Amino acid sequence: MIAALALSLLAILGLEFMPDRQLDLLAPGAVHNLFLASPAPAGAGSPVQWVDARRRHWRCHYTAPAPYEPCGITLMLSGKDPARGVDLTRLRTLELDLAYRGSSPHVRVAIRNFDTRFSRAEDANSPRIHTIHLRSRDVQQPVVLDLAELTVPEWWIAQYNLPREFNRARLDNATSITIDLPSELAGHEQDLELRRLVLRGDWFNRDVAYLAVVCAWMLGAAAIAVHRGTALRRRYRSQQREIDALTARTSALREEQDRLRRLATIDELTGVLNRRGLEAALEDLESQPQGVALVLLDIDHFKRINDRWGHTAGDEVLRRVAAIVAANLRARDVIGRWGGEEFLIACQGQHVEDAAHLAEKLRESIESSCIDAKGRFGITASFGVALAPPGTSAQRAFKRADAALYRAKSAGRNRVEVDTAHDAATTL
Ligand SMILES: Nc1nc2c(ncn2[C@@H]2O[C@H](COP(=O)(O)OP(=O)(O)OP(=O)(O)O)[C@@H](O)[C@H]2O)c(=O)[nH]1
Repeated sequence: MIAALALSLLAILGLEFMPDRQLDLLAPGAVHNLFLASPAPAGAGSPVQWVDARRRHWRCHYTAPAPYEPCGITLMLSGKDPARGVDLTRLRTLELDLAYRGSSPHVRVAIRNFDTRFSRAEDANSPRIHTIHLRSRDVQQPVVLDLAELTVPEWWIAQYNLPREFNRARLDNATSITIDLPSELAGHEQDLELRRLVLRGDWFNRDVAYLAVVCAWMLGAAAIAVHRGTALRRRYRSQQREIDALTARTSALREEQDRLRRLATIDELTGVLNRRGLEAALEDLESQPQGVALVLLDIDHFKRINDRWGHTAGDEVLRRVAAIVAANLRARDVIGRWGGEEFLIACQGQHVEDAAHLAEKLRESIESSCIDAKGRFGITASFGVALAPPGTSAQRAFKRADAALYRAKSAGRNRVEVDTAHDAATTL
């Protein structure tokens, strides 16, 4: 940025303080030809004579009035090709130092510009002429003309009768510069010496140069904006990728956490809730307004199965009992293994009679099921049923269900005992 500022400053300073382009038309080789205008071929009898051609010093002396009294010097800017001149559009001034002694009140400066749209090589007057008349006394000392002061004279416009746009002053192909005297000269001697004729101006179009500086800045700014935009987009994409990766990782972790939580609350052997899962479920149910009926199931003489048929058979019995119970429950009922061969069923919003009925149904199913796949033995289970009405402790209801179960065991097993002394009502 600092370098760009410094460069711009340098460019502006260069534009402002760069030395002018200078075209010294009297320097050797600066023009292709330089000659005096004369009514007759130059010679001893001509009224126009060089005094010192090297110093561009000449004299005119017309003794009697004549229709054509030229007394001037022409510098040819075009070479062999008369249609090919010099572009003066970027030159601003013309410095003229002319020593003149004579009778003409004015000195004329004329520049011809060849325009291919209408100028003809065979017609020396057809290149558009641009003139200015200077008072003779004003050219006693060096004078600086602005080229914009030169205008296309009416006589030339009238003579060629061209469309308006062709009559505008324009020096893009100047072919000659003439310094002469526009007045009648007869009877007086005219003495002229052209000492200096210099064109000055810019090397290039300043407006374009300033525009180039502004464009360079705009391009630079656009390039920086595009670069920053690209970098920002890249950064955004990379951050987006990181966010996506983090989101994926978070959801994977959440899934893993859910899986572990499930595992922590599920009984590995039977696939139903374990004691921790049951406790959490009971806590949840306790807070519900409907109350909950509890059914405690204990397999009868389970130890014997283990002892007789082995632990694997015992495990299989536990799995089958869990499956039988699960198959008989509603979607919102909960089953879990409380421990050993004991299962707890929690039925939300159910009457104690319905719970007892469910227990009876389960009892029959277990008794009638062929629990051992090999058909070696059957099993029975005892049930204790209790109700935790809305707003009462499920824990206390559990104790009552356990007591009812104990009664069922004591009464000979394979039976359902219902707690009747629960906290509030016997039914929901
Ligand atoms: N196979 C197997 N046995 C288990 C498991 N958990 C506990 N047990 C066994 O279950 C038996 C429970 O025996 P007890 O508490 O005497 O009860 P029971 O034999 O069913 O007698 P009652 O309940 O009075 O009818 C014990 O032998 C435990 O080792 C288990 O996950 N798998």
